[in-house]
Amino acid sequence: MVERRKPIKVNEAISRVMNFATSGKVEYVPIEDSYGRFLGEDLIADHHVPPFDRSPYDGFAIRSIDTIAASSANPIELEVVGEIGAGSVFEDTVTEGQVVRIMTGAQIPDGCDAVVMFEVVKEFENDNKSFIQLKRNVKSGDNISFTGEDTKKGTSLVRKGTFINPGIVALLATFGYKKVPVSKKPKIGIIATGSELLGVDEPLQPGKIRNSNAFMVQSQIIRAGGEPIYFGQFSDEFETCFNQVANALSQVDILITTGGVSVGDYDYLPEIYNKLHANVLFNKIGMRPGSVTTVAEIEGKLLYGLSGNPSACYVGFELYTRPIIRTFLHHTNAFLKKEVAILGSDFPKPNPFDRFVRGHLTYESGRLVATPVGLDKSNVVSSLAEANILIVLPGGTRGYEAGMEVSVILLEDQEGTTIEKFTTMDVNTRRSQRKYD
Ligand SMILES: Nc1nc2c(c(=O)[nH]1)N[C@H]1C(S)=C(S)[C@@H](COP(=O)(O)OP(=O)(O)OC[C@H]3O[C@@H](n4cnc5c(N)ncnc54)[C@H](O)[C@@H]3O)O[C@H]1N2
Ligand code: MOO
Ligand SMILES: [Mg+2]
Repeated sequence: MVERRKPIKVNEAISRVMNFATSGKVEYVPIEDSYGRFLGEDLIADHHVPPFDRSPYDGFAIRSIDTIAASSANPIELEVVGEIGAGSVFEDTVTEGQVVRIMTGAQIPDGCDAVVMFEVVKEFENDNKSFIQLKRNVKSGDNISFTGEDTKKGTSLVRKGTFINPGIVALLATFGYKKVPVSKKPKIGIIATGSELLGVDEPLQPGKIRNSNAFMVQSQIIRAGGEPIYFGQFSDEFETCFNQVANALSQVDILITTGGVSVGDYDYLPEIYNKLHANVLFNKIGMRPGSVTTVAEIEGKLLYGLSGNPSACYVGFELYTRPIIRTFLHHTNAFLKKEVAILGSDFPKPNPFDRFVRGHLTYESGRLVATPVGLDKSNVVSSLAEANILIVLPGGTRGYEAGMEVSVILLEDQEGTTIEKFTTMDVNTRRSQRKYD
């Protein structure tokens, strides 16, 4: 007699998994390797930026007080007493009637309080001395980049757990981080199951297909910020499979298997969980695809039994594994961001389960449009290539029409959100009220 599994709600499955979320340690990497990692501690400015008053132009540093009387009818003449490029410092104090030739980025000399650009002065020589002629007056502070105007010492600039983008790399360099504290990546093992699976380099054979899930999940892990470790494919023999899982589990923070999790004769995972005395959090979710997604726990370590069907495997990972990875990385917004979009084409098939339809999001005249891509079956692989969103269609008795408002989950977003509820009633209620042409 086949086992009857009781489906639980998506939000309930997420919260059961999140009960086992842990945060990882912090390690140091060279700044060159920090892009794409997650910051391991708050980044606080330990000095002003810029650290000194500096010139934003190539020109002359002057004393504004000397220019009070200057006008086109009354040009004034000032003596050039020195020249500094960026990185050099004028050692003396500039006094009445003097200016210093200064380049962009150079520190404003003592005594000066403004800069005039080359373009607004006339330069001339007299008696082997250099002078400028100026026909306008200048206010104190004109053309100066002031100390701390970019950021002040003590400002908290980036929070621990933030995804390090190129702008953050620039800040890290500004504040002298040759080595950057980053969240250690969780090590995530992958085992593919199924005697029908061929290696990517093998020619097709009758009844067999190439193993795509293992490589798909590896890249999903990388996109989420984890470190994948591929342990290869299951053998056909139960004891060997059990040992493979137990051995892999001892080497990783999280273990993912794909396939073999349903009720088939060769679906070994349920029996393996049993033999491992694992605490199975759930083995059926009211969702499509991915209803068979199973998560078990042993001594706080999570084992994901993702479906063998590619689309189901993909969705199961994004909903239940990704937030655990992000939490491990100290990212405070562990969940994928949700937006409201307009459904781009009809989705007539009603379903009692919540659906996560692979879709493509576009911007059309200021509106977000979510269009389902490819065949909506859990065993398809081709729809995944174009998907940049999952369109959330809550279960019910009716289908959905183009123009309705729907929730979408943004797959490529790095910001995330703290909100874990991917399926909510708000869209359900709204869909009956608003429809766009
Ligand atoms: N009697 C029932 N049968 C099935 C049920 C059910 O409730 N009762 N659930 C169906 C659903 S829903 C899904 S989803 C699948 C889940 O199957 P498994 O997770 O056990 O996965 P497998 O049986 O191993 O394989 C399913 C399918 O996926 C292909 N596959 C497997 N691994 C890979 C891989 N690495 N790369 C590409 N494709 C893979 C495999 O060849 C099968 O076609 O069960 C339904 N059955
Ligand atoms: O787990 Mo299945 O994906 O619902 O078709
Ligand atoms: Mg199966």
